[in-house]
Amino acid sequence: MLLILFISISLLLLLFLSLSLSFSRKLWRTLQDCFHVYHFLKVPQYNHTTSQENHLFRKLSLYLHSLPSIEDSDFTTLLTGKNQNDIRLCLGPNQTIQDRFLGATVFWHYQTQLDDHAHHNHQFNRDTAFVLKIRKVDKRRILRPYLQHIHAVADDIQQQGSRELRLFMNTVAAGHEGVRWRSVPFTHPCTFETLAMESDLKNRVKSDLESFLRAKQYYNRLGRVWKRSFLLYGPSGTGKSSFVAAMANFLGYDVYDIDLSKIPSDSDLKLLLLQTTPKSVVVVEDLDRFLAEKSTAVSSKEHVDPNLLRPGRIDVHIHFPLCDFTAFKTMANSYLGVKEHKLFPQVQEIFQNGASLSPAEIGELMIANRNSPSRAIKSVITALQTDGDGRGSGVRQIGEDDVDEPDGVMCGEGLHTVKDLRKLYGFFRLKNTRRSPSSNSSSMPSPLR
Ligand SMILES: Nc1ncnc2c1ncn2[C@@H]1O[C@H](COP(=O)(O)OP(=O)(O)OP(=O)(O)O)[C@@H](O)[C@H]1O
Ligand SMILES: [Mg+2]
Repeated sequence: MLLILFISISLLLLLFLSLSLSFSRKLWRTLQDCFHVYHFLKVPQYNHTTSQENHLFRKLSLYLHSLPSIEDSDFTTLLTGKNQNDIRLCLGPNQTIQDRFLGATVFWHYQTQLDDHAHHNHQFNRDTAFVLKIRKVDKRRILRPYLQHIHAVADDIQQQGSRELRLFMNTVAAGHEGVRWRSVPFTHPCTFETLAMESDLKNRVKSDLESFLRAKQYYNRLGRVWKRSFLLYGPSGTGKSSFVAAMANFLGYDVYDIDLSKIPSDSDLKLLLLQTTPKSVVVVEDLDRFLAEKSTAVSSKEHVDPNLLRPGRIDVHIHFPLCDFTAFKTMANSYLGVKEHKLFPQVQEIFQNGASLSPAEIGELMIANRNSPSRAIKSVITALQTDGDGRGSGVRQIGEDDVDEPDGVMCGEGLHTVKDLRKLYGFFRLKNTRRSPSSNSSSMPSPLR
């Protein structure tokens, strides 16, 4: 009894404290408002005289809804996004959201009638507006750059969200008009979620890309070009191209797929790269196949010249291995919808004995037998026993299909990749003309340095 009393008194005390804290905060704000410390700026949804939509309102709405502080608002609405699984948070009517810019804290109040909010603001209402509350001293200091910042962020969001991605491929135009890009819609559905990849590595890649996206100013301040380059290497059918697609979908960037064999000269390459748009993924597929065709040297990933792998040339090196048991389980889950199966121990044992197949081979068997998980797993077992012997055991049988093929990927601002790719291209040409024997199977740096 005493305990219950004690708990209720503590709860009451806590409630009282939090109420008085929020009350004193409100009082402090009201006092500040009374003494005109703040300035208010209204961004209405419609232009009052012409009744036309105010574009700044739309941009502001995009910007404010991208702020993490929207989660702290007392009243938010949940809406589905572009994809069915996306959930968007929407600022509730008459709610305030806080933002920080250049050391100043500002408040945006969403002024609207409840009905209009429910109708997603399609109705004309003179009063729907965002009202900015900003300290007078801050207004003089930050208002102009702050509005520019809002414009830039909203443009970025618009570009990423609404545009369909495109895949560009280089062609040699007829009649020696030179090289040019041809493009088709980029519809590859691969995402990081569907890619079977060691989960720790996948998470590191994702957070690496996220931090790269946020670091534009940081790179600029250091005087470094804002780009990130990746070397993807591994046997055929292990997901290198799928990874590029997942990356493009993740970043919302167009893909420029460079076929080096269709580029007659260095200046053509320069021309092509200058035609790429900022914020794109530039891919050079099958670097070593290109090399092998032109030179007598047999080249596999192990034989990519260490100069190319020096720090600063390629930022991230990712190995795509043949399937192991963990990757097999991920694929069984997504292709067949089975998390556990009585045949799994047998599959595990075969993998432990060193057999392996590429994810592409396993994927195909699963798709062909998707109506019967048991049959699918049995067919994988048979294939592992017949075709997969020794492939994962480290005793490599270098055959046509088993050459480790590196793909180079760069993402960042188009123009700046020119220098790097020309370096890369020049490097390969040099290597070809020298016809150097592939030497020095130096070890690759660890992935994701
Ligand atoms: N890691 C993986 N996870 C899921 N599916 C995969 C994976 N690797 C390959 N696949 C499947 O196999 C098919 C071929 O893969 P992909 O083209 O990405 O391989 P690749 O490494 O680029 O091969 P190549 O070196 O021959 O170009 C894809 O359509 C994909 O569905
Ligand atoms: Mg590929």
